[in-house]
Amino acid sequence: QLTFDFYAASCPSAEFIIRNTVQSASLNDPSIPGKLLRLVFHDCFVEGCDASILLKGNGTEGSDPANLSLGGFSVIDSVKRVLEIFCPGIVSCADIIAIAARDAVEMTGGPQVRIATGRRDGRFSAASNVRSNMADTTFSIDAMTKLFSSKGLSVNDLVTLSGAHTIGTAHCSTVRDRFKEDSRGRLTGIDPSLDKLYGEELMRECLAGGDLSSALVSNDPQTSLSFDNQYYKNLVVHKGLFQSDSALVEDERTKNMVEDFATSQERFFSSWVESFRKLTSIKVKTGDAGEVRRSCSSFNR
Ligand code: HEM
Ligand SMILES: [Ca+2]
Ligand SMILES: [Ca+2]
Repeated sequence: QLTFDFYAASCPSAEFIIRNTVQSASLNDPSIPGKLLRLVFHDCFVEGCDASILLKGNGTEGSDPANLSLGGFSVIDSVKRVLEIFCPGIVSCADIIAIAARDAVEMTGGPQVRIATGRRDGRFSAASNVRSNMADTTFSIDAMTKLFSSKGLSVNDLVTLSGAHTIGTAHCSTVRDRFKEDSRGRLTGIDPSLDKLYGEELMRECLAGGDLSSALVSNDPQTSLSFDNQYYKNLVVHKGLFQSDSALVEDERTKNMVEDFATSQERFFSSWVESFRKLTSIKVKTGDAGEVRRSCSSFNR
């Protein structure tokens, strides 16, 4: 069982230290909040929120292709380094990931979320676990709903948490399936659920950025650094970046919610608070389960 103020006695400055480190890292590099927010999703969906994503080594989750573009690890490591000086062995890497993501949202203009703590770190991480537990941009609403419900998350949570794509970037390779390439390397749009002008803009940016695997595009071009409801406004006008984003406005089960969030940032934010708490509580290890790692990239020996 997670509790509020779990570190009140054992490490009262824990959340303050995390916030400060996230803040200075983000000021230095505006891509950090997006990276930290994506990290908690990839951690919590595989083995629960237990920092399994941080374990380094052959065949760990981090080595799966779906995880190669993750970032923000250096921020988690610097938080941990400071915490090990002030309160050695007390604050788990799993809690650091969750709190850092929470702070990243608030720092970019999103809602404040008070989250419970006391997550313990796992001692297991396998790449073979990733594919079956993560969503892919080609997923249908059915497939995403099924995956989310296997984590205790509802269709509402799916629509709400997808709003994370209001910040951050994506590699062009992840939107490649929305275009077809002719023999001379030119791209044309083939996805009817994508706005034509937006599609052309995407192709231009991707081609200008060099090869498709390294070029980056913004998830939410108008307000890519701001956690707002612009993502849903984009979906309504068929400017969702991934096919899995576009699908949310094509399907009757999710369309109404998308339209609602597009008209009310307030309702998106209050839904976010609930859904984010659920995301960060998936299969948490507490009490005597797992451990508190001394270094986030390897379990204790
Ligand atoms: C529902 C299914 C989802 C799919 C298929 C999906 C897929 C993706 C993909 C392909 C990228 C681009 C990665 C890259 O090329 O660098 C991305 C980025 C991102 N995703 Fe998702 N995602 C989903 C849900 C979520 C959720 C639930 C969250 C968090 C709550 C999230 C947060 C992010 C963030 C913040 C980024 C930007 C990362 C950065 O700036 O480095 N995504 N997502
Ligand atoms: Ca995990
Ligand atoms: Ca935005």
